[in-house]
This record gives sequence, structure tokens and C-alpha cells, in this order.
Amino acid sequence: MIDSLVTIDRLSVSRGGKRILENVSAHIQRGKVTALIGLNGCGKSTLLRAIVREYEYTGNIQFNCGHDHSRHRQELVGYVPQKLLSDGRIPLTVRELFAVCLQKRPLFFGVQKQTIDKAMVLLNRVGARQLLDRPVAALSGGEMQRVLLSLALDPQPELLLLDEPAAGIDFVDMKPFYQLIKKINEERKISVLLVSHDIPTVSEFADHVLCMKKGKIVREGPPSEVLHSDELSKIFAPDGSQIDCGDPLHTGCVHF
Ligand SMILES: Nc1ncnc2c1ncn2[C@@H]1O[C@H](COP(=O)(O)OP(=O)(O)OP(=O)(O)O)[C@@H](O)[C@H]1O
Repeated sequence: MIDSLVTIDRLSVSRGGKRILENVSAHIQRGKVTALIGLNGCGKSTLLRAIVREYEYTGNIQFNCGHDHSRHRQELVGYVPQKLLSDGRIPLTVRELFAVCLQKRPLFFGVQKQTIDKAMVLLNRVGARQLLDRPVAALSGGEMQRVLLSLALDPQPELLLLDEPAAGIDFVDMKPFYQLIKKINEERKISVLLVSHDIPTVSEFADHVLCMKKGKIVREGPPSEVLHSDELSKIFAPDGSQIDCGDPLHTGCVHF
């Protein structure tokens, strides 16, 4: 029996006249890490953007969060995109980025002390307080992900959406990063939906897996079932080769 924080029911999304998601039904488990896997272009980012209401959709995304919805309290969802901007040229320091995100007044009035204090608390949570005065454009992929993660955790969300959080992170830093996500999940009781292309990491860190193919969820369940299923093999190893579900630190990462 799935304890579902979010129940997605017959969700369809079209973009630019093209149907991207078709009748997607799935669960995001309460208090757990759910991984969304699938080939490039199958619709994973589109699903995340529908959940944050960035894209229009038909069907239903039901938050089973225990709120009194008549009081119009929005569900709290933190979202970390794949990239901040495609060209990466943001002429700001991390301190100024926090000001843009947290302050109500324009940046030309300066960064308020309370913003800096808050930025330090938020960066500290993700082990990144040393980044405060660094230019955003000079951050590595992993540093950028930590900054975006710290912003997504304020205010504390019920659901954290991470779109390929390890995409810019090298082999050595990847495991600590996923351990940080697991820690946030367990200690703060934040449910997580993360997009990943790394089967060993999904095997190690996810409690629940959604497998997407061409805009549809073709399999959902625990990693032990989904990662060894025929559906997964047909998508990721159609030539009959073995899918490596081992420890990413020992067997190397399988990217698809
Ligand atoms: N505005 C748009 N107009 C037309 N097609 C679009 C639009 N936005 C996205 N698409 C297409 O929708 C499909 C799904 O895109 P999406 O980014 O959700 O895939 P993804 O699974 O996240 O891919 P990746 O793993 O490469 O990040 C892709 O084929 C993409 O080209």
C-alpha cells in the first residue's frame, strides 16, 4: 500500500502543439525519495514543471498533504532545475542571488544584513557557506546545485523536486551530494522526487521508482522490482545487455 503525498492521475501536457505527456498516473511517496528515470526527451522535466504549475495540464495532481484546502494554503514545493540559465552568464555573486530571491526591494538598494544572515543559514544546511561571495558564473556544477538546493529549502517544502541534481557533479562529489539529499529527506521529513540517469544511484538512494517511456509511466514500484523489470530492460538495454544496478563508487555509473 503506497502512502502517497502526491497522486498524479491521467496527466497530459502539450507544448508547442506536441503531446509530451499522455495520461500519466503515478504516486510520489510521502516522506520518501522517489526517482523518475527514462531516456532523454521522454518527458521527465515536463512532469516536474507541471507539478510546479509552470506548464498547463489536463488531468489531476492531488496533494494529499492534510491541508484544509478551503483556506487556500498552497502546497509548498521546492524545485531545483537542471540549470539556472542556459548560458550561465549571471553577473551576480551568490550573496546577490540570495538578495534577488529573498528580498522584496530592488537589488540596487543593496543586500540587507538579514538577507546575508539568512543566506548563511541556508548555505550552511547544504555545506556551502564558503560560496557566499563567489560569482555565480564561476560556480562548478556541484556548487551551483548546492546553492539552488539551499534556496529550494526555504521555506521548508513538503515536496522537493530535483531535476537531474547530479548532472554537473563529478564522480567524487556525487555520493556526498546524494547523501545530503537523503539526510534532508530523513531529518526534515521532506518528500523528494528526483530525476536521475544513474541506475546504481537510484538503486542505492531511492525508495520508489517511476519509469517513463515516451511520455508515459510504464512501471512504478520499489527499486528492487522496477530496476530488474522487463520494462526497464526494453528501454535501457534493448540489445539484451545487462543493466548495472551496483554501487556507483565501485562499478562505475551507468548513464542512459
Ligand atoms: N515548448 C516545446 N515545444 C515543443 N516540444 C517541446 C517543448 N518543450 C519540450 N519539448 C519536447 O518535449 C520532450 C520532453 O522534454 P523534457 O525536457 O520533458 O524531456 P526529459 O525527459 O526531461 O529530457 P532530458 O533527459 O534530456 O532532460 C522533448 O522531446 C522536447 O523536445
